[in-house]
Amino acid sequence: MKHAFVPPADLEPLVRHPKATGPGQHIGLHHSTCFGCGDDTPLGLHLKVIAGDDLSVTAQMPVVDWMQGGPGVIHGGVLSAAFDEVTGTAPLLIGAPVVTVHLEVDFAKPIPLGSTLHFEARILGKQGRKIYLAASAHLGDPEQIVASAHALFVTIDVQKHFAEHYDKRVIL
Ligand SMILES: CCCCCCCCCC(=O)SCCNC(=O)CCNC(=O)[C@H](O)C(C)(C)COP(=O)(O)OP(=O)(O)OC[C@H]1O[C@@H](n2cnc3c(N)ncnc32)[C@H](O)[C@@H]1OP(=O)(O)O
Repeated sequence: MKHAFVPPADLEPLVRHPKATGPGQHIGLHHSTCFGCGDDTPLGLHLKVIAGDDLSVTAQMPVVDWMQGGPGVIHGGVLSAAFDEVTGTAPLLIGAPVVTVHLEVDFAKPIPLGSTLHFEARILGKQGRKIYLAASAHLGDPEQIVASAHALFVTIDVQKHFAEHYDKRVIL
């Protein structure tokens, strides 16, 4: 797998927050109409991100017909959105709400409709407010990676960050 993104070598190590979601447990929705994780969005990804026992998370996503890009295979933007959600949820394990500032996806193999993607993402470390993550996806055989990603998130004050837009939120 080729990567253009090179995380800094001098990242600060991190530990799980004492109140982080326990291993094997679903990390709760960030809100119910989020395109990535919300239960109430008719065309959302409906991802359920599961905490690992360290600084990692996993998730599964059936590749359904509306996700089609090139005939018979997933659209790259849908796959990128899934990586965004899975990597963006992981920093909650260290108690850090974040937003994406950079996401890079390596598309290694075509991903057929009807398959199920298995995602794994892990926190690599931080530098100030910047949190670096790596992620990968396979279709059932962990030795056969079909896509991978690197992401950079920045911690935010949630209330301040969304204050200007909160009144325009959609409730379905
Ligand atoms: C909350 C629970 C989350 C659950 C899962 C969610 C998954 C989905 C996540 C998303 O899709 S979020 C939506 C897409 N992202 C955004 O809308 C973010 C838009 N960007 C911003 O609002 C601002 O850029 C941001 C608040 C993130 C940062 O602005 P600030 O003024 O607070 O900070 P600053 O610009 O100084 O950046 C902080 C650090 O990040 C670095 N940085 C910012 N953007 C960067 C970039 N694009 N690439 C590399 N580094 C970047 C910046 O250089 C700096 O590094 P240093 O501290 O070392 O100086």
